[in-house]
Amino acid sequence: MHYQPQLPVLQCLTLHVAAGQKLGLVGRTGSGKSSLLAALLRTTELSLGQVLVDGVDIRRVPLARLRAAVSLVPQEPVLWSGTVAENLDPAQRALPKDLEDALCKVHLDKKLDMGSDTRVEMRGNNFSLGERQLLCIARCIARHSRIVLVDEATSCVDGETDALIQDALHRQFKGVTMLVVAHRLQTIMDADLIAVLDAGKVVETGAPGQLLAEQTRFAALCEKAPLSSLLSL
Ligand SMILES: Nc1ncnc2c1ncn2[C@@H]1O[C@H](COP(=O)(O)OP(=O)(O)OP(=O)(O)O)[C@@H](O)[C@H]1O
Repeated sequence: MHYQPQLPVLQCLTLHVAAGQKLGLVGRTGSGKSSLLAALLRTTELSLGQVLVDGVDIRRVPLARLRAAVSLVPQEPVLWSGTVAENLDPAQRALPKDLEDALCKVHLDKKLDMGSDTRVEMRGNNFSLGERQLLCIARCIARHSRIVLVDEATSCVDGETDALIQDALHRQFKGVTMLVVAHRLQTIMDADLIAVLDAGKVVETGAPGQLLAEQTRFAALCEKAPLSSLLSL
């Protein structure tokens, strides 16, 4: 993948994720983690290579179908002005009850007394970053997405909202294939597989326990991480 000619962002990269598995993606800033998610959603097209889902090249899948099956919780979600329902389900395919259920599953109904007719200001400015992420998680739930991509927020999310995000990700996507870009390592300690990226390449893969037991880049990253980010280890 290239954003500029002569500057490959992802290269010689092969990853297999089995259906229902959780893959944790780590790597230093600029290593290509978000770009990998962009390739899966086709928000940026690969210049070489392919992404296969169930053996089908995603370029052969109509974009609307791909994006119904693959949902993203971005680092910095931007919402559009309107109602919560319009943000959760722009195509108006879901039943109102499914939208209310999704809000309930991420606890936004209680936290903000939010319902599908709650107003959203331009860019979602009346919600915090964490609350906007929770809304995106509710969108994935309402869509019954088979593949969920999570780009963890790098900016600060308050503790209470962060706990709701982690709880929702942990409990609501059992059996769903998840790719999680982690900036805090504890969020992927339950992953089936970790991939460490460096300069657009996968330089290490393995189960978290296996990587931690050896002298790996992942183990070194964990050693450097602040204790507070590893308390659940
Ligand atoms: N839209 C874009 N246009 C041009 N270059 C880009 C664009 N998006 C990313 N890049 C470049 O591609 C490389 C990989 O960026 P990417 O955002 O995928 O890394 P990352 O590992 O997700 O980083 P971070 O941890 O900081 O989010 C970087 O060099 C970045 O500057």
